[in-house]
Amino acid sequence: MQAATEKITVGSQVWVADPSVAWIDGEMLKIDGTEAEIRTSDGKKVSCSYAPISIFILSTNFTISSEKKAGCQLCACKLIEFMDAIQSFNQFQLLTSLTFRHIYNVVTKLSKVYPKEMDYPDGGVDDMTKLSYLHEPGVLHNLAIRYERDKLYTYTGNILIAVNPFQSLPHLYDAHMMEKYKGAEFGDLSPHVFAIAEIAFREMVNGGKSNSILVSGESGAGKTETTKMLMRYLAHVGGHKGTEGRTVEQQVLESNPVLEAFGNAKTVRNNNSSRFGKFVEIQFDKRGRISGAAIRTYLLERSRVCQISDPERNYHCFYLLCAAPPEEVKKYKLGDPTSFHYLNQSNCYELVGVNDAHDYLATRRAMDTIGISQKEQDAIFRVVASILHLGNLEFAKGEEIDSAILKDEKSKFHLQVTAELLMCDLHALEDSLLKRLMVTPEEVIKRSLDPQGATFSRDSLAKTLYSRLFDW
Ligand SMILES: Nc1ncnc2c1ncn2[C@@H]1O[C@H](COP(=O)(O)OP(=O)(O)OP(=O)(O)O)[C@@H](O)[C@H]1O
Repeated sequence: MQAATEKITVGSQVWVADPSVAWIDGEMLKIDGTEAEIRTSDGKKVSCSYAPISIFILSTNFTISSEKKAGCQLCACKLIEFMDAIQSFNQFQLLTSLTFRHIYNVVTKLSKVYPKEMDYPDGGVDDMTKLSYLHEPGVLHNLAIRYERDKLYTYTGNILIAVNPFQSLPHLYDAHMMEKYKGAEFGDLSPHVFAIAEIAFREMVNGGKSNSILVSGESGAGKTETTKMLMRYLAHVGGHKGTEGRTVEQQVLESNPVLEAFGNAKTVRNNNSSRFGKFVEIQFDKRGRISGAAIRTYLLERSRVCQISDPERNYHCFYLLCAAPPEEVKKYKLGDPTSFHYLNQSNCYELVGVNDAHDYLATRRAMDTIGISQKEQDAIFRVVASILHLGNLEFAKGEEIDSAILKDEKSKFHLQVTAELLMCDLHALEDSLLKRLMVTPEEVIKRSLDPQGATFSRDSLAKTLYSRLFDW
């Protein structure tokens, strides 16, 4: 900050925080101690202060191994370097402890005035390290002016920042573009997700070592789309003509629609939000050709299976199955999504630009490609349908105190269909929903559940069925 404030004098061009547009540029009119007055480019006068910054690395009395301690101290040093680099503080306080946790909080209070870059190229810079001031308004301004010119990608060193275009830009990702980046040196061409895939691929082939690409961002930022582009590029450069019907790269790419059908849902922020984490591993042989792949998934959002709120949706596969060809809908005794409790808690059933009937067939084809047999596919959709029927079970008070029974004929019908689809004994299923087993060292006690308890047990079964299916 000291350095930065020294550069700001009366007449300097600066960025100042603005409640509506985040940061607005302006001219420094007056500096009086820690107070300043600025005329912004929209003609307003604002007063602000150079607030001191404090960074506290909060410590706990947690004894940690020397290895972790070294890690923490390294992070702390990196943080100081970073803060130093952005030159945006005039007071810096760092509290470290020999016994602090490797997870710590950093509390900052940022100054509200930053110097504005003056000799700035019209279209912005393609690498943020070329900026004289690497502060928040400078970074956002650079990304904004590039975005206005349809330049979605910007480097910060060898990190790629992608801004979601929210529109289809096929020319950016077509085969011609892939060929352009194939073999190109990093930095020779405009920033692009293919350049990152290319450098990872080349270093793996040349260095003979595994390489990882980390894709991160908030919900709706474009992680899933970016990962698909990376996979497509790697399949393109590592692909080869196979002798068998489906190639490994086809299988790698076709795993995406299957995973999305079962692990993605519409949320408030994203119509196709992944409700799980994933680790994709693509294996190559010594000649750089794809030889195999593995996808590991983590932490599926289980609660969504039985609880959704407007305007969100449940997992796509439920709606796809309800939109399947009539003979399949009949086979699974399904119907309109509005008739299922797990779907009708929200008023959102259809997505703009999405055809569930078409996507159902596409998912089936993708399942064929990745090698899921017809028998297995049938079993998968039987489980999906059984969850919808299970959700329609309702319970009423039983004759015995604190006991429950199925509420009506409709519930009996859904229980029977659930048992048929899961190929299990009807009475055993009913018993497992209406009673709880308690195992003590001496005996096993069977206790009745009241209607609320039975509903809870119905939802637990639905969540477990779905998450086991997803894990499979
Ligand atoms: N490169 C891109 N080109 C065109 N559209 C894109 C691109 N990246 C993202 N989108 C659009 O933004 C939407 C959200 O992107 P995506 O699903 O990849 O986000 P996400 O970061 O994976 O979100 P979540 O964490 O919720 O799963 C996509 O459905 C797509 O419409």
